[in-house]
Parts: sequence; C-alpha cells; structure tokens
Amino acid sequence: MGEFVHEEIPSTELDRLEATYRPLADAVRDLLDATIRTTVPEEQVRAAQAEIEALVARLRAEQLPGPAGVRFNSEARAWNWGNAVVGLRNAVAPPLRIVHESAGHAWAEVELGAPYEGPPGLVHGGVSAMLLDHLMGETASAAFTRVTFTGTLTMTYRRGTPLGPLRLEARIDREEGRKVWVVASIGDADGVTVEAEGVFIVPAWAAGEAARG
Ligand SMILES: CCCCCCCCCC(=O)SCCNC(=O)CCNC(=O)[C@H](O)C(C)(C)COP(=O)(O)OP(=O)(O)OC[C@H]1O[C@@H](n2cnc3c(N)ncnc32)[C@H](O)[C@@H]1OP(=O)(O)O
Repeated sequence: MGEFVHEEIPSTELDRLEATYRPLADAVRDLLDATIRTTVPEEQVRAAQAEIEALVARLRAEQLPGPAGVRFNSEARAWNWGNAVVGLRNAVAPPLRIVHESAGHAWAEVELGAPYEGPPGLVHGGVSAMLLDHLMGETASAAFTRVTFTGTLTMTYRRGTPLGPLRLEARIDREEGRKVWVVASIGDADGVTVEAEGVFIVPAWAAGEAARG
C-alpha cells in the first residue's frame, strides 16, 4: 500500500492549485460525456482523437511517477486529488462533495450522467457501491479523526437508481472496539433506491496494535 504523505504545502497555495485543476478536470468530465454521446461524422471523431492525443502528450510532459496518493499538511488539510469518488483532479470521480453534518453523520448530493450508466437510464450497481463505500468510510472515520478501511460491505438494491440528481446519506450505527458499523442509502425524489450496511475497521497498524498473525 502507498502511504499517507506529509507534504508541507500551505493551505492558501492548495486553494490556488485546486482553482487551477478543478476546471481542467471538469472539462475532462465533459469530454467523457461527449465521447459517449457524440454523433458527429467519423472524420470529426478521428480529428478530435488526434487533438486529444496531443493534449495528453502536453500534460504528460511533467507528471507524478505514480498515483496522486493521500497527502496532508500541518494545518490539518488533507487532499486526495486522484480519489475515485471525491478526487478533485479525477474526471472519473463525479466528484462527490461530502458534508460532514457531525462526527458520524454525512451526506452528499450529486448528479450522475451518462458515464455512470449500467442498465439503460440507471446507475450501475457497482458505481452505487463505490460512492456509498467512500461516503461510509469517511463517516466511519468520524470526519477524519481516525483511519478506517472497509471490511465488509452489504448492498441491497431496492429499485433501479435513475441517472440524474441523487442524495446519499450515511450514519454510524454502532461501534465495538476497532469495528464501526455504518448504514447508508441512496435516494432520488421518490425515496430510497439503495441501502447499504458496512463494517469499517480501524486497522491494527493505525490503532497502534500489532496485527494478529
Ligand atoms: C481518513 C481517511 C478517510 C478516507 C475514507 C476512504 C473510504 C474508502 C473506503 C475504502 O474503500 S477502503 C479500501 C477497501 N478496503 C480494504 O482494502 C481493506 C483491506 N483489508 C484490510 O486492510 C484489513 O483486513 C482490515 C483493516 C479490514 C482488518 O485488518 P486488521 O489486521 O486490523 O483486523 P484484525 O484481524 O485485527 O481484526 C479486527 C476485528 O475486525 C474484524 N474483521 C477483520 N476483517 C474483517 C472484515 N473484512 N470484515 C468484517 N470484520 C472484519 C475481526 O474479526 C476483528 O473483530 P473482533 O475484534 O471482534 O475479533
């Protein structure tokens, strides 16, 4: 596993960098959607592909050796720009903007479009699980006061989740030692579509205990 890296970038500088990268990722998100939905003639597709390949080469002129990782500074600011769910620089991430209502209760509102489709017009079940997994993990981590990893995640798909505006909600149900049970849901305007229950675990290494053999 990679590490949580301490990197001393001042928060004001992070704000500036985020203002630089957010519109870039938003433009690439739009590109994902356009790639799925375009009906322009074939020669236009080939011309667009060549321009995209040139842009990729320009961006790759200087880049990190691997994934973005999770970083934090001494001002208690953490950033995970590549994260699959909340990553500001990850065009695959919606990205989810999570509100920590209190330690142990979080929610997010998101609009999912064509890149998240599974059954026609509906959110892919794996995408629902991915979004809830992350929201539940952050919730179990009690607004970043501890590290938890998903141990077991159980999904119940009550009805199809339509693409479009959705609300996700998660709460800590109970705790026992290093185990944290979290319940969560996704809903549309007509009510709940997906429910989830998960056991999130503060790993032995993060709790300062020796892992059991
Ligand atoms: C602050 C940052 C916030 C960011 C939030 C991000 C959210 C993202 C959520 C994720 O997607 S995390 C990635 C997916 N999950 C993983 O990759 C986890 C991989 N597995 C592990 O790292 C370890 O197996 C794990 C941390 C889950 C447990 O390792 P430990 O060595 O700490 O467990 P240990 O064997 O000591 O067991 C501790 C307790 O947990 C129980 N347990 C262990 N593994 C379990 C499991 N998989 N499911 C349910 N319970 C489990 C175990 O029975 C025991 O219960 P008891 O205390 O009652 O005896």
